[in-house]
Amino acid sequence: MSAQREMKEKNPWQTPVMIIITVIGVIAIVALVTVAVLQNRPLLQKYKYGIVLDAGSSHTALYIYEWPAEKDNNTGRVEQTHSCKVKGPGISSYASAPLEAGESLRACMQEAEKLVPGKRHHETPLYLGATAGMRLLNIENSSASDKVFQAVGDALQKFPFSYQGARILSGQEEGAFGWVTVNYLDDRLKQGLETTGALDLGGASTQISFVSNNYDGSESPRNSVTFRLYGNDYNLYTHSFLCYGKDQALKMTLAQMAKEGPATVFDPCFHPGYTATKNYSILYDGPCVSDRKPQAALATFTHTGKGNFLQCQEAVKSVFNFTYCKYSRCSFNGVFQPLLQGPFGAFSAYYFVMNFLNLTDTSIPLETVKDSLKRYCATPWNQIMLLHPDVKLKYLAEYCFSGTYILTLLTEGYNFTSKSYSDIKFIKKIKSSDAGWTLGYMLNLTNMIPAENPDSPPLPHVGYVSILSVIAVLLFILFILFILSLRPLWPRCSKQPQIV
Ligand SMILES: O=c1[nH]cnc2c1ncn2[C@@H]1O[C@H](COP(=O)(O)OP(=O)(O)O)[C@@H](O)[C@H]1O
Ligand SMILES: [Ca+2]
Repeated sequence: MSAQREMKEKNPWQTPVMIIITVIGVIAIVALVTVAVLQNRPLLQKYKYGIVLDAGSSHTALYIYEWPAEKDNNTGRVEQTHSCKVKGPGISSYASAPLEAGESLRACMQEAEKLVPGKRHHETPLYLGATAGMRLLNIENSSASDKVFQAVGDALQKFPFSYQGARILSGQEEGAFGWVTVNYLDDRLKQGLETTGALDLGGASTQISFVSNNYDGSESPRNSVTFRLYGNDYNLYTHSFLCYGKDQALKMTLAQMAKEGPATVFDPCFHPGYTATKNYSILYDGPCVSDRKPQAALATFTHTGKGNFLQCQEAVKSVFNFTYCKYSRCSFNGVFQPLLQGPFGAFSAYYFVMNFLNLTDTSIPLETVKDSLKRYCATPWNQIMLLHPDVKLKYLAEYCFSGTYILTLLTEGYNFTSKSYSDIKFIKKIKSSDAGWTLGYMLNLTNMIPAENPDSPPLPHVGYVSILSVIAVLLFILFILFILSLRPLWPRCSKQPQIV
């Protein structure tokens, strides 16, 4: 007993002290890890929303975008969660009844009201951007276009969102924002990767946008858009061809074929056996075709299909002007275009048409694609209708023209070759978002792409927590080992068997 007491006096590491220290050590380590984990845990995933209405020439679509509330400026985080197709035609078709343009948007807006959580309504920005249909109406009748915007604005302001205005996008904006969308969704901007060009085919206009090493913006500066995004500078070439969307191009091609004002127009771009009576007045309405009006035309003409791809291609070519170019190189109509530099994403009507024709695979040689289209165009109209009973007749009748127009625009217009054709990818969506100008437009207006790369923590959250836990456990083991190394100094256990 006296030896034990002696040890106790010499050794401060007595059992109760030991237990207290161990407990404090463990609590400290657990507290350290807990605090670190809680402090750095991402906040509960709360989302913010943005709504963009794409008022195209043929129809309007509403898109809802969503992103985590605390990460407004991180890349690849904004996603499309919903889209709604407005019933009826594009807003430019309501020139004579503007109030109906506003009314037409109601159903999709009510859907958006249900889908965006109520407490976010007031902070959710709502934009409407109109493209070539309204550009044309504005040229033709600017007071009618103002009235349509007035009606549309009045209708949108009745909803609880933060209305940011309705306006016509310039062709440059439409092209550039389509390019931003594609490259944002592909995560190319933040990583500073080579970018993808954007090809957008609408009903009334078409856009081409790409970055080319040969283009610094000095030649034809009106085709240049510069961006500084995530610390990288981009010098984008972009051009929008008004009237070269597929619906206006069809009108121009047909107007060209009918320029003598015949009673029957034999059209190689429509299937053999197709026939319809059409009004000359409709054929020549609108700024894209009004100057082609024949002197003395009949009221109507019979539109008769011939189904001949090669002749159709010649007819389509006649609406492009290749004769003049004041720059080092041009696409068509005297418009500057630098050397193509791929890859390219082709969306909107490019995708709808090529997907219908089963021609989205661009690894198929261009000649084979043309052969396939040649056979398709030559197929009689009644067979086509039997093969596709569910497709809208207006679309169905026009796919031969649309396919021919796309191939002609790409090869003769933009100078894609048999080789560079394979640089094109026909796309509808990237991840969950539709390819188009709307997302890029919203990202720009909400300043969601910073000019400089935001500083990000060196480790992702999971990595950080794991490393911290490992270090804490190691410290704990070290602590235990230290305690154990002092064992020889420990007092003997008082419960040793008693020697009687
Ligand atoms: O399912 C489809 N099949 C074929 N074409 C389609 C389909 N859906 C939309 N389109 C076409 O896509 C084009 C969309 O153009 P949009 O209305 O955006 O005009 P814009 O961009 O020139 O203002 C129109 O020509 C429309 O007919
Ligand atoms: Ca469009």
